[in-house]
Amino acid sequence: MGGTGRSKRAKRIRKFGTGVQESVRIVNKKLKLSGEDALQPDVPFRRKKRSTFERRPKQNLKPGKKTVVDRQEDDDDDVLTEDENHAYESVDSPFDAVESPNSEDSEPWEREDEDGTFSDSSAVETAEENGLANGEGKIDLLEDSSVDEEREEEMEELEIEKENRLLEDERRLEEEESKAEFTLNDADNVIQTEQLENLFHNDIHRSLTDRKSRISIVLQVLSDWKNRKDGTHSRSEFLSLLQSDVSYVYGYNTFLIEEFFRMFSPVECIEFIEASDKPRPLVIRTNTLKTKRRQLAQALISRGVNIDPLEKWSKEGLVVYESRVPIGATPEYLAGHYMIQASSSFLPVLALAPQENEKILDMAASPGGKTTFISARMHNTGIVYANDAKADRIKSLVANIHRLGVENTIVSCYDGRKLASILQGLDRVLLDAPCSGTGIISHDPSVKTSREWNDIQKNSSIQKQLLLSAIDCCNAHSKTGGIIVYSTCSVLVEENEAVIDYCLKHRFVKVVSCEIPFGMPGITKYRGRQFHSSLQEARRFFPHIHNMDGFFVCKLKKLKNGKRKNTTTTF
Ligand SMILES: C[S@@+](CC[C@H](N)C(=O)[O-])C[C@H]1O[C@@H](n2cnc3c(N)ncnc32)[C@H](O)[C@@H]1O
Repeated sequence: MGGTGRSKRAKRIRKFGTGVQESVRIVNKKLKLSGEDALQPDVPFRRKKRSTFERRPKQNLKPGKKTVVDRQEDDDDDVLTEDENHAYESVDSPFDAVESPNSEDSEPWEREDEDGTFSDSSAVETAEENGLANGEGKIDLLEDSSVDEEREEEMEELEIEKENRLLEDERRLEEEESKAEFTLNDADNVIQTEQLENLFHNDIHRSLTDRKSRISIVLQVLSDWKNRKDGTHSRSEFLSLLQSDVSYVYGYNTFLIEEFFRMFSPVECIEFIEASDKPRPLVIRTNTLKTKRRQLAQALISRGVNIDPLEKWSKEGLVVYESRVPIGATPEYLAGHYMIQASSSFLPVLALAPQENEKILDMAASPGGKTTFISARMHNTGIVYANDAKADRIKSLVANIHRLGVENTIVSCYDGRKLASILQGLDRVLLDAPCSGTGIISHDPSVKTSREWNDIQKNSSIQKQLLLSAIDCCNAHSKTGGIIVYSTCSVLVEENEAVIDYCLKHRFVKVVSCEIPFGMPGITKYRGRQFHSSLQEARRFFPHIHNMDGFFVCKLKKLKNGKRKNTTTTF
């Protein structure tokens, strides 16, 4: 390493140093920081989370060496062999046609799984956590001529990382700035009297920006009604103003906006609506019939996929942060080593808790995300009856069953409402019911305008009939089960708690804990209606709280076969 090495290094410093300084300058400008307050290139920034699998100690990155991944307590030992070349092929999946969320199917629940979107993970860690702050790991290249090429490369990587972090930070600032309009109690957001006076005027001339700022003002008024009301307009007038602006800005019809505002406080409602516009993280479920999560992770990393274990509650899930290959077309995908499956879609199966050698019905099964998960949990023993009423959707169900090596399944195509006369005495039944899809608006924005009260009533009626049938298929005397799980990707009470409450009155079942370690309790009071208090054992999941699709899961234990008497059946 002589003069050439030095000048090469100096060149790199000039290159990356300039980039970093430029980015810092932009951030300082955005933050209006100057003098001593201004950020320096060494200030540790928060950065986008990198994969656990990716965050390996540098010294262990030699081919053949083993690295113990620093977390995850699944049954795998999570030891990775480091031989991670980025060789990959770009293959178009023959299954895409049957699994694409944007297939010709029109119902949103038909697109719930295999969503194919990429994560915009908000998980972050500090640069300090990575030893990048306080000069740790830094090398003065100009002074230290003994720096070898390897360290130089590391330095280069650190500088690139810094630069990325700064750009990421800049992006975050921009995002925060645009969100600031909705921030309550912000010093810049103090309401002026004339703003309040003009609030209710000139509706048709208002631009999007005007409406956004009016949302912000009205939110402040409603959140501190006693002190901020104008003395002229009632709370409900402010509320309808807010609803009309939210419906305009976010593109919803009046019906759905009113429903959401009944369910949440105004501030939470906006949070829910904003989160519903954002894509959820891309998640895959390891097919444990064919591989282990550790092996799958290793194989995908070697193809340039940046992944992490999903959450503690899942032994099979992996979050995909980014990928150089189409995740629905890797050799592992084609070989059935995983299913692209929303994390919310794991939950009903966890609640169902299938046991080996049981007889289980999946009443509305296509395209088979949950069926194949049930079979995997049963280690291909017993029988899984996989039913779906739509013949064209059976194709994707069968294709997935084959691809994932599921061998304990009988596929049928009946209206679930009639199944009880064909199939009885089952240990467990899953009803992942057809619904309005109000929990999965990020997959299908058309839900915002296409749902009306009549549709929801119609859904609710079918859901009640399906659930009664599901209960009738189940055997109260099952030695191992007698369990029914009801789930939807809707957040509406009418499709969830109202359905369960109805069935509690017509069959001998009780609500039991889903045994899912997170989620919000089910709703027991709504619009003057009182549901059975046990409904708080049901679980609700929301995009703005759990960073997953809006979802509802309720687990029932069958106490006695037969129907309750003295109840009128009106769906
Ligand atoms: C939410 S999707 C099911 C998703 C599936 N459980 C999975 O995890 O892949 C609802 C399914 O219900 C089916 N369906 C609609 N009406 C039905 C009925 N009356 N009986 C049985 N299935 C029905 C639809 O064809 C659709 O595939």
